[in-house]
Amino acid sequence: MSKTRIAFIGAGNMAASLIGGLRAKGLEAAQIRASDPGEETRARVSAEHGIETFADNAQAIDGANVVVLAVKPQAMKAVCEAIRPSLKPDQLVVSIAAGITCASMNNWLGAQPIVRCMPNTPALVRQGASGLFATAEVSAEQRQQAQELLSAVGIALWLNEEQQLDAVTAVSGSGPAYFFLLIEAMTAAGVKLGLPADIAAQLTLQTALGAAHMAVSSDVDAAELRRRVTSPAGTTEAAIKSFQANGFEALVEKALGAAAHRSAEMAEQLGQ
Ligand SMILES: NC(=O)C1=CN([C@@H]2O[C@H](COP(=O)(O)OP(=O)(O)OC[C@H]3O[C@@H](n4cnc5c(N)ncnc54)[C@H](O)[C@@H]3O)[C@@H](O)[C@H]2O)C=CC1
Ligand SMILES: O=C(O)[C@@H]1CCC=N1
Repeated sequence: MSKTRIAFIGAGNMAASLIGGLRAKGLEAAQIRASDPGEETRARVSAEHGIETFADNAQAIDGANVVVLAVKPQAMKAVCEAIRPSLKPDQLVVSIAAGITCASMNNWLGAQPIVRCMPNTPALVRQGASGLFATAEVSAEQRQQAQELLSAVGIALWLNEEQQLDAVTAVSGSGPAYFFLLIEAMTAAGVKLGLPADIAAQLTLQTALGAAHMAVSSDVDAAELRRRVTSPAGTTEAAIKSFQANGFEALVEKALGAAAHRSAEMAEQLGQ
């Protein structure tokens, strides 16, 4: 990414995570700019990452080859329509907004090369997971630029169909929240079983970390790792049987279905 110049439109949580990842990967501060209406947000991002920030989106875009749209989905239409006159045809637009389709963006921006992607908040600690989709107008070099942008903060996987981004949103975009919910519930259950709150929290967190490390580094799948914890007629079996008798897998499938459905619904509602 030696010559890439990236402009972030919106300098909130996700933009700051991506900027941090790019800086850690060796991108120079002069290669990155950001714009945001929030004065405090601009000051924070400038101070943390040494980059130049602007209140005016057009100023950030000027001279960039990649323009990252990192505003809330509800703000996308207004932001796209406002920046349209500032964009050059060869500037790659990368959107991280949930539920905003490439077709909607092309309506608002004109015929711009677009990569739509769905990162997640572990990007903040360089452990993110992103799905990416490119429109036909995106060149091989621009695909590479988008790949390098997202892989600065974790894994970045390409999809052949844009619709699959609804499923990516359900699995990994929203996914960190499901694990946090499980951490909350396990900690609370540990307290109910008689543990001090700080001990229940530490045991839960280290178990989550240990299990994730094992699952990532092991050459067997999660089902086999689970089997190895589960002694016949033992404690794990009692817990797993209880989970399954209460419809655990169906519950997870339904929850992810709700997230994917909401992603598609947002595309309908916000894409007009
Ligand atoms: N938070 C998450 O877990 C994930 C969020 N996303 C997507 O990332 C996008 C950004 O989300 P966050 O960073 O969490 O939100 P955020 O609220 O932290 O950041 C959005 C920023 O956009 C700025 N903004 C508002 N209007 C603007 C304008 N006209 N021009 C320039 N900047 C403007 C706001 O001041 C704010 O700083 C959203 O579209 C969301 O769907 C994607 C994956 C995961
Ligand atoms: O909840 C949301 O809509 C966003 C997209 C994925 C994670 N957060």
